[in-house]
Amino acid sequence: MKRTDYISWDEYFMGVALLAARRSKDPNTQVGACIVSPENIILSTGYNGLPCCCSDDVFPWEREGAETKYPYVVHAELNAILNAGGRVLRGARLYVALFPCNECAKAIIQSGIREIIYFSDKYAETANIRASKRMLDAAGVRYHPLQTELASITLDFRAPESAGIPQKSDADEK
Ligand SMILES: Nc1nc(=O)n([C@H]2C[C@H](O)[C@@H](COP(=O)(O)O)O2)cc1CO
Ligand SMILES: [Zn+2]
Repeated sequence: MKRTDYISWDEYFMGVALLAARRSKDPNTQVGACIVSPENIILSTGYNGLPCCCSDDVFPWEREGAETKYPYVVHAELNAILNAGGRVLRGARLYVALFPCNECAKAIIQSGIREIIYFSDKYAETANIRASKRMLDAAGVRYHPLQTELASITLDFRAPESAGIPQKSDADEK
């Protein structure tokens, strides 16, 4: 009999997006994104970070003050689109930890992504996100929050035998 507690496609791809977010150096908000083809093949991933050759240790990470991170950070969604390296994104789905901003919405629409599955919409009341939704609605790009019964997924980096997890071996079957 097959296992029944396997994760759904949506949980899998959002899991990949959330794992990508763990790469972010942003001290306040870590965002990850995962772009998936209609055949459920991962086309690209990305997270919010500085462009290539701009050092994480030199550029600012502040939210306020004379110098902030905002002019420099590449958003997770844009990084995922740019990381796709020419793959066809028409008809693809985007899994993202935070609802896309207006600038990313433009890139999402123009690249042909047709559906957004998001996790948080914590900036929903800002003009930026309202403009984003207005453009996505006009372009017919669907968006909805992730639907899941799962509260969390744990990744264990210890080998099963050393973590004390009971394993079925061939010998058990005989
Ligand atoms: N959809 C998004 N994707 C992103 O990658 N970001 C990034 C830009 C910043 O690095 C961080 C937001 O910082 P803060 O204002 O919450 O401290 O997340 C932000 C948004 C929000 O629209
Ligand atoms: Zn953005």
